[in-house]
Amino acid sequence: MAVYTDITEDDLSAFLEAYDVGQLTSYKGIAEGVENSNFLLHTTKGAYILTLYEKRVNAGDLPFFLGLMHHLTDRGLSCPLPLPRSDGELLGELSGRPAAMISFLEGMWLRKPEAKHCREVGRALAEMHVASQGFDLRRTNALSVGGWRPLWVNSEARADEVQTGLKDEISAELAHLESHWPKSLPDGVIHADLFPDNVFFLGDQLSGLIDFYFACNDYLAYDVAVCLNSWCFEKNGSYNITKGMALLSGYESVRKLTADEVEALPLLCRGSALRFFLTRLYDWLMTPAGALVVKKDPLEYLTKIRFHRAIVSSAEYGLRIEETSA
Ligand SMILES: Nc1ncnc2c1ncn2[C@@H]1O[C@H](COP(=O)(O)OP(=O)(O)OP(=O)(O)O)[C@@H](O)[C@H]1O
Ligand SMILES: N[C@@H](CCO)C(=O)O
Repeated sequence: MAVYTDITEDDLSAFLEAYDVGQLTSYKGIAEGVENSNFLLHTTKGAYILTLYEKRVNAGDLPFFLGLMHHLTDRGLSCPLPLPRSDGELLGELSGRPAAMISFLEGMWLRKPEAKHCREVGRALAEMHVASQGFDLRRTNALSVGGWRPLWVNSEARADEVQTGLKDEISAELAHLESHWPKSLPDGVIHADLFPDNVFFLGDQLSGLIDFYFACNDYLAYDVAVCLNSWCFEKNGSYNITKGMALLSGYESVRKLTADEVEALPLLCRGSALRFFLTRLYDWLMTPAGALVVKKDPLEYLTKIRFHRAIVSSAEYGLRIEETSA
């Protein structure tokens, strides 16, 4: 359970006085997620999500995240909205953490997504990329290629505790990516963490995207790579090309990938797999024993890194290369 910071009922009731949400009737910590502390609240006016922002979220970035959610909603995308307080602010403070009240989004995330869902996600991702054009705040991706070495430096010495040989393999992978990372590709606002647990469905219908707390300005195709990694591999580590094809064609039904993006895709997939490997490894080694969080397995992403390293052409992901534009 991701509840790093606990709250008391008295503190919560006092915090809620600044919002037009009625009286608190119940609250509980949410048994999912690894980044922030989330609580489900019921009040006399409805259900809400209370988020306390934790270690990887810089308070200075919160206007970007919360503003983006408003920008996307205004353009017809379904995502939760931060509720304003009576003083107009979107952010308050609770138990010493920056905190926001977020509207409750109906739906469930899919434990076993199928190709048809991957297609929906691809389409929604491209719609987000198009809809975020014109959003005027900027945020650098702190977890792009420049952010990987600082993470690695903190874990490297203990990496072989997780698997023998990891230290050498990841050092070589990181060095390769640092020297080959694309210098210029179409960019814009990306979600950067659009895993299945951040996409809600009602039946087979995608009902919304959540968790914009890694959103940033970066290469649009990097976001596609994040989704290929998180939606198109099976539990046994094999790549499901049917899902890949569905995700990519869903994406391209809204926004065509350029020839440069197509060529860069295997490298972007490697980079995105390394990013999740590194944050998971860091958490695996550093999370204090008592924290209420289910740590995620870094080795799942080692398998993916190895898969991408062997890719010769983006067609192997299920991309119809002849249809891409220059
Ligand atoms: N607006 C919302 N409406 C309904 N449920 C929500 C909402 N926001 C979060 N949740 C619930 O809380 C869970 C955790 O939220 P979230 O994914 O934002 O946490 P996180 O710690 O940032 O997770 P992650 O590990 O994906 O980064 C979600 O899986 C969902 O069940
Ligand atoms: N979605 C990430 C957690 C948030 O960074 C993971 O599965 O590792």
